[in-house]
Amino acid sequence: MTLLEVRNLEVTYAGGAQAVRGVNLSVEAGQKLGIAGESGCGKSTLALALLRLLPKDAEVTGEILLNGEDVLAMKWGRVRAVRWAGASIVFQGAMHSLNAVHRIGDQIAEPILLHKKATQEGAKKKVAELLEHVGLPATRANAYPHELSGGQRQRVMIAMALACEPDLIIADEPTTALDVMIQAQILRLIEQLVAEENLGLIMISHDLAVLSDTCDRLSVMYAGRVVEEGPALQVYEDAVHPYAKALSAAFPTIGDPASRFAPRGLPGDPPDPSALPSGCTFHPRCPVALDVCASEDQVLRIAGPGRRAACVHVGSAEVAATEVEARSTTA
Ligand SMILES: Nc1ncnc2c1ncn2[C@@H]1O[C@H](COP(=O)(O)OP(=O)(O)OP(=O)(O)O)[C@@H](O)[C@H]1O
Repeated sequence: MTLLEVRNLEVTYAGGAQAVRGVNLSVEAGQKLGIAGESGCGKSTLALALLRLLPKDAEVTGEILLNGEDVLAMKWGRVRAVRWAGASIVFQGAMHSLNAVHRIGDQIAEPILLHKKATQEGAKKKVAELLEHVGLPATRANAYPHELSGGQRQRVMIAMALACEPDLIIADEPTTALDVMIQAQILRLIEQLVAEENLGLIMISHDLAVLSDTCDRLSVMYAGRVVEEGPALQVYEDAVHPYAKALSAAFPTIGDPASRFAPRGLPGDPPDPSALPSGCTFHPRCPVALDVCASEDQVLRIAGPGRRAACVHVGSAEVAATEVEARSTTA
């Protein structure tokens, strides 16, 4: 069943920043979709748009069908009802998302009391169940956020996201602030919960390696657009779009310790979303750009079974990995 279908989503902030441009994506029950890209490419804006959490002055157009219902066309009462119960978000940096002066049990209970109309006693029982479900003793309900470790706080955020039994979880950089061991534990926990409850998952990260390890499919964003999408491991290990290639080359290869010591960066910076370059927005940084790329934008085209990429080279000459590497190392 399709839980979420996003069609031609566009977000423009008040100052003219085109943060999300024509994004299409879908998530089925039990499916894990990773969204990757450098800082500023519009990942968080996309996540916030899905539940109408953007500032009021952001202009949002397109369709966001959650269980077939368009979130953008909903009245505010309905939007509030689908937040938590239809889809919920786990934000990065739990310390900033949790209220420092309230016990974590009370914070997890809040959406349960509000959305499930539970009694105090019922909510308390549910909080205990949720804490144990995410690997914390039920007694931690009495703790304040500062009394927990970073990993424990992120477990609390996951418990809170599950509190109203949503169909879809959106995890925005859920492990960025954690050390590698705890990061792996939290990722396994998310995977386990998604499988147990047959949830849909959207996981957002700049880290393609983490996404390819956790997700089934990957969409790579650049300057507000999806520039490549396909099965996660294929996109990570054998990207087609030169930006996706460079992004995956910037991370160590799973199972290849040697590559940890030789990650390659991508030269240049992502463009200012209020003054995007003409043509393909990646062309000023692209090692294999043609003259036409400065004037003609590219749409996603079939790049293999279940794969699409928005590059002039797709469907014609293959982009040579060596060219991308050559440009990265000489920068
Ligand atoms: N409230 C806002 N008003 C104006 N521009 C904004 C606002 N929020 C974000 N932007 C701009 O929109 C673009 C996309 O930002 P966004 O936070 O979605 O990117 P991101 O890929 O999630 O980056 P990061 O990983 O750093 O959070 C950026 O250029 C950012 O400066």
